[in-house]
Amino acid sequence: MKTLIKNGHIVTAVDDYHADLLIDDGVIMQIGKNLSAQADDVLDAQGLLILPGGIDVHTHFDMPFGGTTSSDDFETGTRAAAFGGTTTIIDFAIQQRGHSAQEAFETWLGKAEGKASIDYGFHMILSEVTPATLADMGWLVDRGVTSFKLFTAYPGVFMVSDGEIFQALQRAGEIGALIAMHAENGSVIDVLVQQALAKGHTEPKYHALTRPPQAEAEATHRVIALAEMANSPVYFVHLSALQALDEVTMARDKGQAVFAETCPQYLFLDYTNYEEEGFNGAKYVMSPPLRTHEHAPHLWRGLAGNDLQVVSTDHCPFCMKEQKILGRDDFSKIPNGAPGVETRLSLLYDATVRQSRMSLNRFVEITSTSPAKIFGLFPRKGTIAVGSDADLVIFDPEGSMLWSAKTHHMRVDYNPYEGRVTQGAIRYVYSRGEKIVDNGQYFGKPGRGQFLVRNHFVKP
Ligand SMILES: NC(=O)NCCC(=O)O
Ligand SMILES: [Zn+2]
Ligand SMILES: [Zn+2]
Repeated sequence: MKTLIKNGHIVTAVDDYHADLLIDDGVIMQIGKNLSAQADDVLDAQGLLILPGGIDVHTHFDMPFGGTTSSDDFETGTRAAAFGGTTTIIDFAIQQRGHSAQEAFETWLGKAEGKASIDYGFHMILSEVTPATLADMGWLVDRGVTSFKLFTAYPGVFMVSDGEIFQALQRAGEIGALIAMHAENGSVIDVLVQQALAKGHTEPKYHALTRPPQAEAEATHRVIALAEMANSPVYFVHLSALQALDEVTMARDKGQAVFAETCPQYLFLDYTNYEEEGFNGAKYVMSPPLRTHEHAPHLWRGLAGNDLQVVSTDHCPFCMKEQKILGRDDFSKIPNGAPGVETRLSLLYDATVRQSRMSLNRFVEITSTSPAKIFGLFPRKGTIAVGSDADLVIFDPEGSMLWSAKTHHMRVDYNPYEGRVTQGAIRYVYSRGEKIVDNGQYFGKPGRGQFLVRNHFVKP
């Protein structure tokens, strides 16, 4: 199947030019002016922007968590991702205590197979670090799972000791893998939660008030020191607090291989959302929590200066009616997580063009190219080049999108950005050369998404 896209305005992390694109067998075959190949399908992209498909390296589809399961599975989640211009996701498989990481890998492959309609990879969450899990890490790297997530939070569930983190870091360094860290001091948070509940503080806002920025900064500092001692790279997920960013910046300034992502919710929402009337604050219960308004400008600065390299979503949706409600009388029982896989690209594109937060090249870099480089997918993914997969998102800069739970495609009964209008409309999305989104219609078949065997970590 050959597709010719004519007259497009192509933007990558480094280029910005007008050309035609010829796609054959899912791959970009030719880029040039006035291409005149025979094609099965021809699209005139005059006036439209052609960008590499978005890569979201932080999703939780079909994830058992907080006594329930995230409401998007690999079918609904990947469809929503595609509608939002994302053509690759990396989801988190979970090694449960007492079970092998190999078993977890098979379980997550089973969750995705036959359902995913865009390409996907896995990180592996390690709930414990034992001789067996250290051995499993090598087995997984051989199968393209080249990153592992560990937690300093959620005692009794995911939290591991400093010694365990240190061993995992050492092992990752040896085998070319990357450790991704959820950095919050779980022990301190647990004490603060118990103290708040003892005072009768049960409303959603206490989720944020019991998870102070210092708890994130302390854990970030500690893990950076562990990574330095292990002489291994480390990546911080969902960084939210300016104090944590300061730790990352200081380490990077010293030349340490420290990387970090933030998420749209920390850029576009803030603590005041927890004060919405009634139980509505539960919509924003996620960890780390939304911060007060002074944090976001620092995150934007971090993105501009490359101390933050990636914007992912931490998409982990729970419905208000059946799931968030579990914490109606106790904020600590509200399942942690929020939806975002569909809104990421549009929110950031809007911030790029309307608020001049960054150049279009940088927008592409933080949403596609850097994630591909850090997580072993570049240059197959993350750019528009001859030989790369034809994963493309085609934006109409003159269009706009109105966000609402009534019209979004995520399987969740609220949208954190309800009523927000973003500049730019996603007209077409191509995944390996197949047009899977065409002006609001979906053509991506469940099961067409491929598991991605990712390369070893190489410092970008
Ligand atoms: N972030 C969150 O609240 N839920 C998803 C799990 C995690 O990423 O820690
Ligand atoms: Zn996390
Ligand atoms: Zn997460």
